[in-house]
Amino acid sequence: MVSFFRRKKPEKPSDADAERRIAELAAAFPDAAPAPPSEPPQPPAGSSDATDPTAADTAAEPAAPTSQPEPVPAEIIAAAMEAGDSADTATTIEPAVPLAAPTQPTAEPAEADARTDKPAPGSWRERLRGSAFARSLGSLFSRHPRLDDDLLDEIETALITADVGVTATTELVDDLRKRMKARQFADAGALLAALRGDLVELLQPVAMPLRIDRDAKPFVLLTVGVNGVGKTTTIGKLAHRFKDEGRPLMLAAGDTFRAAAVAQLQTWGERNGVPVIAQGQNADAASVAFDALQAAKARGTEVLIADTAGRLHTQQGLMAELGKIKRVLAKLDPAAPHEVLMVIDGTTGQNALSQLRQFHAAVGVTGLVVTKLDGTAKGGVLFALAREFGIPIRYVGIGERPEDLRVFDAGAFVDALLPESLGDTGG
Ligand SMILES: Nc1nc2c(ncn2[C@@H]2O[C@H](COP(=O)(O)OP(=O)(O)OP(=O)(O)O)[C@@H](O)[C@H]2O)c(=O)[nH]1
Repeated sequence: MVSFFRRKKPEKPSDADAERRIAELAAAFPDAAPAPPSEPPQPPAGSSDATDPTAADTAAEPAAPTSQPEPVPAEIIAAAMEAGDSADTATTIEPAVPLAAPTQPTAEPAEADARTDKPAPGSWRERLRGSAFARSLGSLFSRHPRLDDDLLDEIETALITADVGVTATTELVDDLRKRMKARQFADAGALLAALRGDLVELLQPVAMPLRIDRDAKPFVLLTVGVNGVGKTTTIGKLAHRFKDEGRPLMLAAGDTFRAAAVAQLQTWGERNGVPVIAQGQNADAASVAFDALQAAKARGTEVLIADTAGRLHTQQGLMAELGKIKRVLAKLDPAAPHEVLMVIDGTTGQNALSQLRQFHAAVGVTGLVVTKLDGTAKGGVLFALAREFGIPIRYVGIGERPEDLRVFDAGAFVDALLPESLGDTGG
């Protein structure tokens, strides 16, 4: 990682460079199993007995190059924070390479490979085909089922098994049953097409891409979520995307509990030539956010993305800390944070609903990112989330590479889950 920090950005990246960058990225972010729900609760960031099981990951690693910090007067922070909070001096991690000129947006991979009829690597269908949703409905319709009540029962079972949830499933199947009795379907294929329509209709209202308000200066994005859901990785991917779009941005390393998270964010910052504001481990997350917003304002940054430590939605003290971060940001800009982006692990199943309920109550979630849909996710939880909350799904994570964070597209998502017999190309 040392050589990586010191390396100069090449003038014209070659394919080999691109491959090397992907390899480095993979090395920088090895698979880390998400914290199991049964894990003992974390002590609040800043408590003296905080222990970090992942701290050893970074113990041997050198600190990223730093520049002289721009100290924030203690009285300003003290005034902004609740009584009794102190602030450490901020450290601005400047990029080791000059800010790169904006590059062209990463091309989305081709959606189908015409030569093999297989979904193209990186396409929605290729990434989601392992889901319980895609597998169960795929095998159901490949048997050319008869159009009868048994088929509806099988669809019902498939949807519930895929985490769509009982209420949403019942509504979907009742609609199909009504239309089947009204003889609207000529065959099982027509029923499948109707199911596709219903599923897209359920997701369409929440397929609202994130819009960056350029007048916000900066547009502040606060990321929240349970441990290990992919917050820091998602921030890195967003940084990559915003950088490609030519937006000046800054990152705030607000996950002050897990030492590896700060290093992880700094590495993403290095890769993308984005400054990262960080303080020491166990620093007050609200203080980091405050420093970062102040620095971003001073520099005329367009977007500030703040990380926070993962926390279980049942940990009242830690949930309250999120409210404090929000209030502290609002002292500098009453409209900040402009987006509270909750990252949800798509493999979590129906537990995602109670996570969102608690985080929304604590901090007012305005957008969602559902990650790891490429893994063991069943794929259906998005329908349950959409039906119950109607909160915009901004992005989905369908892999670990920067370009695997996709703007959520209801049609592409549903088509990737359903059998190809509808005639789509897997887009
Ligand atoms: N397969 C897959 N893995 C992902 C995706 N997004 C994140 N991950 C992986 O999930 C793991 C945890 O990601 P982190 O970004 O460290 O999670 P976090 O929420 O910041 O973790 P805490 O700081 O502990 O709360 C890492 O191994 C990531 O590479 C995705 O869309 N697909």
